[in-house]
Amino acid sequence: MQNLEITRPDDWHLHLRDGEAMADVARLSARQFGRAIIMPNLKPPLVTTDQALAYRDRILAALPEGSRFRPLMTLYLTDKTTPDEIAKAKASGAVAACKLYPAGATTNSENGVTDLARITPMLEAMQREHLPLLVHGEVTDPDVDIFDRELRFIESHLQAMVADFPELRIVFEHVTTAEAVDFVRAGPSTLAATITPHHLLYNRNAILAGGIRPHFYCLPVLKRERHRQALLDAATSGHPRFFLGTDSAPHPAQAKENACGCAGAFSAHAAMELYAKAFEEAGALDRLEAFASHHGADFYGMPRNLDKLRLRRETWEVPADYPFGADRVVPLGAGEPLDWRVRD
Ligand SMILES: NC(=O)N[C@@H](CC(=O)O)C(=O)O
Ligand SMILES: [Zn+2]
Ligand SMILES: [Zn+2]
Repeated sequence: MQNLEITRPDDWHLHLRDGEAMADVARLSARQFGRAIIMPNLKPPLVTTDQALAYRDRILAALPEGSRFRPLMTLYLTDKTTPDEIAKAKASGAVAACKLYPAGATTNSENGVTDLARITPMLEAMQREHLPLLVHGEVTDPDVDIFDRELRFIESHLQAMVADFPELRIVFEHVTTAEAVDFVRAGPSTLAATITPHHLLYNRNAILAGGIRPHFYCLPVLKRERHRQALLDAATSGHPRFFLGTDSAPHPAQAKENACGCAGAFSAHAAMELYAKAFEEAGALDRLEAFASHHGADFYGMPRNLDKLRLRRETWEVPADYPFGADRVVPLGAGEPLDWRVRD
């Protein structure tokens, strides 16, 4: 196969950051995707509808002229979020979901929820307003091994949340383990998961074997090969509750190439090319469109895109870095060849 034409995909988990660096990464996502769910973990985080709407305006202003890319905004839940704010978010028409970060679980999550028991009124409000909940599903207990934090979150929190809020749509973001895949498969129609390109393409050896490679460090951290295989099976299975979410999370190169490097992998430079690689290696290129362009829109209850995205078979090398405001960002797979390329 030399050409691939699919319904234009959407990215259901994306970090665009803010300020002058935003335009550099937003244009790369806007080239490929019709819409994206934009994460609210800015500094300070987007905790009100007004903040989310103002950020939306900044994103639209940063996009290239004529771009039809539509940012779908999210609200960052804290201990203090009110049911009123959730109703306001829904009424705005621009906020598509609320995001739960357990406090301390990941980049810019310090203001997240400290005790899940506190957010019951918010989850009730979201259920009432038909606003989906997006979850960074890891416990933060320092006594829990970092490789076990996702599984522990399922057992300690997610299981109960799914049972207690049967009408609430929940997206288990960036799943990384076989147990998470099994949990979603066995769950109700209100439970879905996003899967990143890096968790489909790499296992934890990428971070640690033959030298420490900070650009592969993200949260939840890459796992063993058996987990990667389970994610690949889920993504290529055609199951409608698994869909594309890149979690493209750019950081300045020096913030990652550091004695205490931060978490996040940048993939917006070649998101669809990376997913195409993973699907082709699994012999499932014919399943890419459903995963990338159908399942997410269907789950969110939004129309599928009407236009197309074309990729052609062409070998090219991922550049060593991309501009990122006054800094540079090192992309996933820097210096490695890719066999597919998005056509403009
Ligand atoms: N995934 C990451 O490792 N980092 C994300 C936050 C997140 O999605 O957890 C970031 O904002 O940098
Ligand atoms: Zn996360
Ligand atoms: Zn993320």
